[in-house]
Order: sequence, then structure tokens, then C-alpha cells
Amino acid sequence: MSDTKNLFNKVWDLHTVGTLPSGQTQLFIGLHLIHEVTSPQAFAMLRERDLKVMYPERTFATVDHIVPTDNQARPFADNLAEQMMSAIEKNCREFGVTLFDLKDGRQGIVHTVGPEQGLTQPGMTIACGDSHTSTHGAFGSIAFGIGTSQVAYVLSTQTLAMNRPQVRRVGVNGELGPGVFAKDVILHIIRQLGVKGGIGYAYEFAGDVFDRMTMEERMTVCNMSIEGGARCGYINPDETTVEYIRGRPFAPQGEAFEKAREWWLSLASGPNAQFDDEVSYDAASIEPTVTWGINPGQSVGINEAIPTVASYPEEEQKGVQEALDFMELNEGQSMKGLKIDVAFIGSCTNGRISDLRQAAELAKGNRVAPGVKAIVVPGSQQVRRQAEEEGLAEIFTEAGFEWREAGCSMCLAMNPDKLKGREICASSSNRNFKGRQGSPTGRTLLMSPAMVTAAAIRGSVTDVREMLEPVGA
Ligand SMILES: CC(C)[C@H](C(=O)O)[C@@H](O)C(=O)O
Ligand code: SF4
Repeated sequence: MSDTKNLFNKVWDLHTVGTLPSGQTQLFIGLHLIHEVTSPQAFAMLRERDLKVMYPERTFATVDHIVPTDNQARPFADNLAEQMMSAIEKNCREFGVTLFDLKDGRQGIVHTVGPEQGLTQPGMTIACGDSHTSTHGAFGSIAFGIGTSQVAYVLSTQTLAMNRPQVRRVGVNGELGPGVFAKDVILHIIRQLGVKGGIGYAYEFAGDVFDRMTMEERMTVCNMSIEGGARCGYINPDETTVEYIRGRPFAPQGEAFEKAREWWLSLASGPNAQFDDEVSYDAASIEPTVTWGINPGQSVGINEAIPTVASYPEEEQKGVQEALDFMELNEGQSMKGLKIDVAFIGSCTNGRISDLRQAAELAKGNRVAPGVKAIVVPGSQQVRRQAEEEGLAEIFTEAGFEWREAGCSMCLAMNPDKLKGREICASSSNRNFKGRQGSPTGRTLLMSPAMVTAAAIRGSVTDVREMLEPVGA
């Protein structure tokens, strides 16, 4: 393999089956993850054509979006949710696909359970009928969100027709300050490059900030690469990646693991790797970040004022004003002190054990502010069990947070967890689109789980650094 090839192109080339008449690449998909929302029609398409799932052993299913996080008794109160649940149960049974269902112990958000079970590995191509599939790129896999008809295609052929994106290296170097987390890094990147800036690109995140990150932090970053418009995002595999995977249920074991390790590490972009574009940011310039608008690029550092409309290019000004009007915020205003109604800790961006540990550390000995509804929703049953064992669940409930079952919950509100009316929600999720959290007029402020916890306790948007122990104390 040539030294100048970056990881993305190495993995792409290794999985290329051929070039289609359209000019697209037919790409072999190593791992296909499915969930209840985008799979029912895909299975229906297979039935219509009398097709089978080509590699049921490369296909794994979970339930996450529609799952209630309080009362999980069947049948679910929501008829549509019950139908989706029964459909995935039937489809997995009939097509021979492993399903992590509610009784399984491994159920959770699709992007939480893949890595947790050791299914997600470096050098793989991964597809899932879900935009945040980019999360799996944290392992140095190339992982794409796909639509329902493509889900049918992958089920029946284990391949996907795709245009090869260009690769942009996004560097962040230096030291992150206290109270600045992976979430702030990716919100900062999206703000700089724009929500459409990544169109046509795969993002390689590189630099010493990512090198020092844990796998869970890397997943937070890659999860949101698609919010910046990129087709996918990834981080080169290193010893951190290898050690995370070691011993997980679906990881290679023994000698096979050592062989895989060598191969995984060989895939990383080397010092001479070429990129179609490169940008880089200084870690020290990143503050705890919070969104003020209706897309994930509309954010500010907690000590900054909301930018003026005039500071945007003319073609964007109308949209910016519309966002301010919807949020009932003004240019020049500070986000600090803005009252919140709801605090949501969870989602495939920030619903893993390290997120809950951070939140619990701040919640310990504090109380959720009067009038604020605060919920903590683990990303998976495994995260939930671990949090209970570590005493985190108890810390949360003592502080006045609700402790829930695993699922997507209020990230998308395709389940009973919804905002009401004009409520403002401090949320550790990844999208702040109008109506995203279940009320058409509800308002979402994206931030790190630590910032959400701080807002829950103070009752308003807070600089989390005010609540951290001074260094050395
Ligand atoms: C329901 C699903 C198709 C959707 C996605 O693709 O991302 C959801 O997960 C989301 O986050 O909006
Ligand atoms: S947690 Fe949110 S972003 Fe992630 S898969 Fe579920 S709905 Fe989509």
C-alpha cells in the first residue's frame, strides 16, 4: 500500500467490488446495522422480490427510536411504535438476523451498541439506515448513513453504490481548557466550516487533541461529522482503539486479535498521506459551546454574544434572522442566564458511560432547579447497568433527575419523551432543528452533558467552569 494513501482511500479501495455503469463504486459492506424505523419497508422490498438477506451474520438489529424509556410494557401505548417493534421482531426472526431486543440485555441506540459489542472495528465499511452512522468512524472504519431503499440493497447484496467523496483533514491541536469536551470540539468545527461545509467530503479528524481522546470522546466527534454536511467522519486507529476493542464479545480473540491489531494499525493515514483539503484549529480557542439557533452550526462560546445578523454573508442573513425569531433571541445577546425548562442527557452523541460519569460528578450533592424537568437516558442497557453499579443512577435520582431505560428518547421524540409548547431544552443530543424534540414550537440548545447538568442545576444556561473544582483543589 502506498504511503500517500489516507485511511479512507485504503479502506474504500479494499472494499471496492467494481465500478458501476453510473460511474459509482460498488462497495462491499462489512457490517450492516439496522433499527426499527428504517428497516420495515426494506424487508417488505425483499419479500416483494423474494430475496434473502445475503449475510445475516453481518447484519445486527436493535430497537431504539420508538422505545419508551419509562413504561416498556407490551403492547406499547403508541400503536405505531408497537407495529414497528413487532415488524422488526418478525423480520429478524424470518430472515435470521440477530436482534438486540428489550429482553436481550444488549439493546440500546444502534450507534452505542455496535462499538460496545465489539462489532465496530477499524478498516470496516459499515452502513446503517441512520444518518449518525458516522459515529463508528471513531474506530477508523468508514461508516455511512443510508436511506431505506439502500437498506434493502445492502440486505440483499451486502453492497452499496456510492460516489467516492473527497477527504478533508480536520486538525485540532493544543490543549483543551477545563470544562471543554469533545462535544465542544465538534460544535466548534461545525460552526467554523458550516453545516454544509462538508458536502462531498469525508472528514479525517487528526491532531493531538483527538490522539488524546478516549474512544467515547472520539465517537462524540465522529457522530456529529454529518451535522457538518460530511458524508462520514473518522479517526485513525491507534492503541486507544485497540485496547477499547480487546475482549469485547464480537471482537477477534487470542491470536486472531493480535493479527487484527497489526492490520488495524497499518491502515492509519501515515505522515505522507495526501488529502483533498486540510484545515486546522487551535484547541485553546475552544470554549464550552452552546447553540443559539436552529442548526448545529449556529453556536457560540459561552462567553460570546450571539453574532449580529450583519456579520453573516448576505445570502445567509434571512435564515439567521428566522432562527433568532424562532428562538426568541436577539443578536448581541448572551446565552448565559437563559432560563431552561427541560434538561436532557442522553442520545448517541452523549449517552455513554463517560458522559454519565461527568454529569453525575456535577450533579452529586446538588439539586435540579425548581421547575426544571431533567432526564438522564443511558444509550444502552449495558450503560444503564454499569451506571447503576457505579452508583451514578442514585446520584441522579437524589439530585432530582429522572433515571430512564435506554433509547433515543428526547433526541428525536419518536416516543413519549417530548417537549411541550415553547419549552426550552438544554440537550446533549446532536440536532436543534425546529420541532426536533417533539413540540413543533419547542426550542433546543445543544451543549455538552456537563453543560446540560450545570443548566439543570442552575435552571439556566451556565458556564460549567463556574461549577468545577479549581485545578489543584
Ligand atoms: C429515524 C432516523 C432515520 C433518523 C436519522 O437518520 O438520523 C434519526 O436517527 C435522527 O437522528 O434524525
Ligand atoms: S439518539 Fe438521536 S441522533 Fe442518535 S440515532 Fe437516535 S434519534 Fe438519531
